[in-house]
Amino acid sequence: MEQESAPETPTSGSNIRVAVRCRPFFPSEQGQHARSVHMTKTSANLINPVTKQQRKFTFDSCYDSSGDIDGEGYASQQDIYSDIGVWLVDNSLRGYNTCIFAYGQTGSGKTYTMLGPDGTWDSKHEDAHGLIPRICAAHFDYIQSKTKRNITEPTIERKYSVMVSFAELYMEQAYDLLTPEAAKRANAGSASTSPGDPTSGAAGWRRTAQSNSYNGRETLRLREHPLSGPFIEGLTQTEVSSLEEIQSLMERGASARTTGVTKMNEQSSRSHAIFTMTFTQTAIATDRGVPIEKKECKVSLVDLAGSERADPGGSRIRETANINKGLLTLGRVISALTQNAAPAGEKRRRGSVSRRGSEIRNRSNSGSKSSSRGTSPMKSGSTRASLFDDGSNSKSEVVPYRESVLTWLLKESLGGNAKTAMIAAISPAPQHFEETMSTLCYADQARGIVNQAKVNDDPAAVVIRQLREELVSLKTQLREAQWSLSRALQFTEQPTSESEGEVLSPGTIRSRQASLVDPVEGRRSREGMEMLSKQLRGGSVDEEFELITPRDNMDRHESITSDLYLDPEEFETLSSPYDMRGNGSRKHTPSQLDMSDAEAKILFQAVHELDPQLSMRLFKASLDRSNEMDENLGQSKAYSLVAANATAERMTEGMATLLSKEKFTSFARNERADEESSYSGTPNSGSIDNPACLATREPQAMENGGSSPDIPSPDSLQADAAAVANSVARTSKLPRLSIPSSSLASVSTSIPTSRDVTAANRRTSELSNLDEALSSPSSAPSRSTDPELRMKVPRRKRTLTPSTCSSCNCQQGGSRAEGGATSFARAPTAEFSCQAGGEEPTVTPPRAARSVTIMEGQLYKKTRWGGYRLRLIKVQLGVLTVWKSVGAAQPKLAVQLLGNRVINTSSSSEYTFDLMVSGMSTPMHFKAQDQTQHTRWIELLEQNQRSAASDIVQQVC
Ligand SMILES: Nc1ncnc2c1ncn2[C@@H]1O[C@H](COP(=O)(O)OP(=O)(O)OP(=O)(O)O)[C@@H](O)[C@H]1O
Repeated sequence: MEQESAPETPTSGSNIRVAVRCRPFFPSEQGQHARSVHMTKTSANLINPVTKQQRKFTFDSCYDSSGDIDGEGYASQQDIYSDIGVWLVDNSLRGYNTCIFAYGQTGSGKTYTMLGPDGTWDSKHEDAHGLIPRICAAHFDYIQSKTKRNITEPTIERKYSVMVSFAELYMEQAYDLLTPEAAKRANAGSASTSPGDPTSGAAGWRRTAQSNSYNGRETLRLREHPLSGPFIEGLTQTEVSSLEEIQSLMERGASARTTGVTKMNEQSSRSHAIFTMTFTQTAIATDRGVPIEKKECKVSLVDLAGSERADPGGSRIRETANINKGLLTLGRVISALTQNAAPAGEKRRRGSVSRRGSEIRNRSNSGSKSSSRGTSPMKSGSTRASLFDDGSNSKSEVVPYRESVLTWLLKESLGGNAKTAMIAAISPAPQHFEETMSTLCYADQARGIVNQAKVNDDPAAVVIRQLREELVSLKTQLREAQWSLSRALQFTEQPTSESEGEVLSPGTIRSRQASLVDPVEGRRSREGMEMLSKQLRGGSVDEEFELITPRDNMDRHESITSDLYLDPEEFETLSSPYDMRGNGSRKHTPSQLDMSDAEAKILFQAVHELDPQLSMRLFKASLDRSNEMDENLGQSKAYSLVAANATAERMTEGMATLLSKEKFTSFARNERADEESSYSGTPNSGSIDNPACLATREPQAMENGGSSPDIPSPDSLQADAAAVANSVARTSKLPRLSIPSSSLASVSTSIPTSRDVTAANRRTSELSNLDEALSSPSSAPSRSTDPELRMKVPRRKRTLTPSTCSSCNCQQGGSRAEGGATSFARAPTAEFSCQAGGEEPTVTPPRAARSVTIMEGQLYKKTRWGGYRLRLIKVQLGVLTVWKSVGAAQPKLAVQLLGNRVINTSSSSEYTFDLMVSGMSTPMHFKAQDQTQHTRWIELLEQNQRSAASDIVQQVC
C-alpha cells in the first residue's frame, strides 16, 4: 500500500529548497538484498521492510548515490553542486543571505556531502570535493573574473572582501574552531578522539568556573543583533584573499572539531559545525571615491551532528541527549514555521497530526527511558506526526528558536532573511528504515517553511546611488536648459539675471550674452544668412518666401521712391543697416529675412521685458515650429528666415496676450503722456499750446493739482486695453509685426494707483469745460468708427506752469488760434488703406484740442512685389494726428512712408528747411526767425522727428 506525503508541489519559489541524498551501502550492509528506499529525481519512495508498506515523499530534488558509482543514475558531488551549490552561489552573489544545512542520522553522508570524504578538504581529489570547497571556489572565481578588467564599467571600481569563521556547537555551547587553542588541540590530536562524556568522568571536558571554558576552550556567548540576527560573540572572523587560505583554515577547524566513534561512523561528528563566509561587494565611483553599492551577505554552511539512538548504557548518553535536544528543537522550529505559513485548514490538519506526535516526542526528550526502544525523537518517528510540536490551535505559533543554541543561530536561515537549502541525508539500508523515515518527515515538513529573503544592500550606498542618479538626471536637464537659453539669448539683448537680483551694465550683459551663445549655432545662423544672401544676389526665386531677383529689386526701388518722392540713392542709404556683410556695397533691398530676423529680435525683447517666462515659453514653441518647418522645407532652406518667422509669430501672439493685460494700459498712458508733454497746452486755455512754450515749462509736482479731463476707471482701462488687444490679435497674423523696444522701455510702470486717481480728480473740475467740448459732435475730433478701437487715456500726473513763451511771447494757452484747420491729404500715388479701422489717415482738426484718441489699425502699402504692412497707432492730439508705428519692421522705413521727415536742412543764411509731414503730399517749407530758432528746430527734429515736425506745423499754422 502506498502512502504519499503532502504537499506535492516543489518549493522552488519559496526561498527554501529541500533535497534528499541517499549514500551508498556500507560494506557491512552489502549482504542485505532489499533496499528500503527507491528514488527518482524528485521523489523518494520509502518501503517498510516488514510490512512492505510504501510511502512516497516529494522534494525539490533527490540524489541517489547508492548505486554503482559509474552507473547512470549515480549522483556525484558535482551533480549536487550543479544543482544546489550553483543556486546558492547565484543568490549570494546577488546579495542574499544563503544557507545549506545537512541533516540526517549519523553516518548518512552529511559531512561527505558538505566537505568531502573523511571530513577533509583534500585538494588532490577535487572530484570528491563537497559543497563547501566548491562554493568557496566559485566565489573566488567570481572575484577573479570581475577584477581582471572592468571594461563595461570604466567609472566604477569594484572591491570584494571575504571573511570566514568556523564555529562548533557542542553540548549546547558555542566554540571557535579557528582560535590558536583549537589549532593546538588539533595538532595534539586530542580532537580526533572523543572528548568523553563530562558526566562519565572520562578525560577532558570540564567546565572551569573562572574561565567559563571547557578543557581550555573558551565558550562563547550568543547575542542577537537587531538587524542581522543572532551571532556568536567573539568568534574569530578571518579575512581571506585566496581559496588556499580558506582551505587551510577549514582543515585546521575540521581537525579541531569534536568527533567520536559511533556504531555507524568511526569518525562521527559529535557537534554541529557552522562555517560562515561573509561576502562583501562594494562598487565605488572612481570620480568621487564614494561607494554607490555595497552588498554584504552571509553564506552559512552547516554540517549537523548525526542523530543517533541513545544507548541507555552507553558512555555518550548525555552527549547524545544534547545532540538530540538540538535536533528536536530544530524539528519544533520547522513545525512551527510550517504551521504559521500554512493556510488555516491546513494548520488544523497538521496540528492534529502533531498532537499525536508530541506525546512520542516528549517521551523521547525525557531521556527515552519510557520509550520502548529508548530512541531519539528520530527513532520514534514511524510517522511524520511524531516529529512535530503540538500546534493544535490555528493561531500563529511562537517559534522556539531560543530553546537550543542551534536553532537560535539558524534563526535567519529558517523563516528569516535567507535563501536556504536543506539536504536530508539518508541510508538505503533497510535496518535504518525508521531513521530514514524520520529524516524524510523532517525534510517534508521543512518544505512548508517560507523565508523572507532580501538583498542586503547597504542603505547608505543606496542613498548615494539614488542621489547620483538624480544628479545625472539634473545635469542633463541643466544642459538642455542652458542650450535653450543660449539659443534664446541670440534673439535678445535683455539680461536674464533678474532672479539673482544682479544689476548689470549693458557692456556686461553683452559680454555675457556673447559667452553664452553657442558658437556652432551662431556659425550656422550666419551661414544660413549668407546662403540666403547669395541666393538673393544670384537671382534665385523661392516660391515659398517670394525671394526677389535683381530685376525685382530695381522695380522695388522705382516703386518706393516714386511713391514717396524719395531719392533712390537715399532710400538705399536708409536701408543700409540691413546689409549683412557690412561692406557698404548694398545691391538689394531689405529682404524678408532681414526684416523677420530684426523683427523677431525686437519682438522677443519686447515680450521678454514684460514677461520673461512667457517669452521663454514662446521662444521654445517657436523653435519647435522652426524645426518643423525646417524638416518640411529641407535643411538647405533658409534656416534663419524660418526661425525668425516662427519666433516673430510666437512673439506676436505673446504680445497680443500681454497687451490685453494691465501693462498695456500703462504703456498707452505713457505714450499719450509723452505726446502730451510735447503738444498740450494749459488746461484752461481750451486750445493747443504753442509748442515752443514747452521748452520753458517745467513739470510741476502732483501737489499743484494736476488732473485729467477724463480719468477712466481701471476697469474701463482694462476693457479698452482688451479691445485693443483683440484688434491686435486680428491683425497680427503676419509675422512681421513688432513693437520697438524703445517704446516699451517704460512699460514696466503699473496701472494708475489710487494716488494718481486722487490727484487727477483734483483737476477734473478745472477741466470740465473741456469735457463738454469733447462731448460736442461738432468739435469732436475725427475718431474711429469702430468703438473697439477708441480709447481714452488718463493724463500724466503733472501740470504745466503758466508762463510766457520765449519764442512767440504768447501767454500760456492763449496764443493759439482756434480752429486752425489743417487738412492732411494722403500721398496721391500711394495706395494706402487702413485695414483694421477701414479709415484713411485723414484728420479733421478739432477746434479745442484737449482730446486724446488712440486708434489702432494696419496700413498697407501695395507694391508690385508685395507690400509693406505697418501696424500703427494713431494718436490724435487735437488737430494733430500722429501715426506711431508699432509694427514696422524697419522704423526708418516707417518714417519714410508715414512719418515726418526733414528732407532739406540747407540754406544756412535763410534758416529754412523742408519738412515732409505725415499725410502731406508735398514737403513743407519752413523758415526760422534766426539761427537760434533754426538750430533749435533742427535739434527738435533730430530728437523726435514726428513730434517736432508737428510742433513746427502748429507754429506755422
Ligand atoms: N555519497 C557517498 N559516496 C561515497 N561514500 C560516502 C557517501 N556518503 C557517505 N559516504 C561515506 O560514508 C561514511 C560516513 O559518511 P559521513 O561521515 O559523511 O557521515 P555523517 O552523516 O557525516 O556522519 P556523522 O553524523 O556521524 O558525522 C564516510 O566514510 C563517507 O566517506
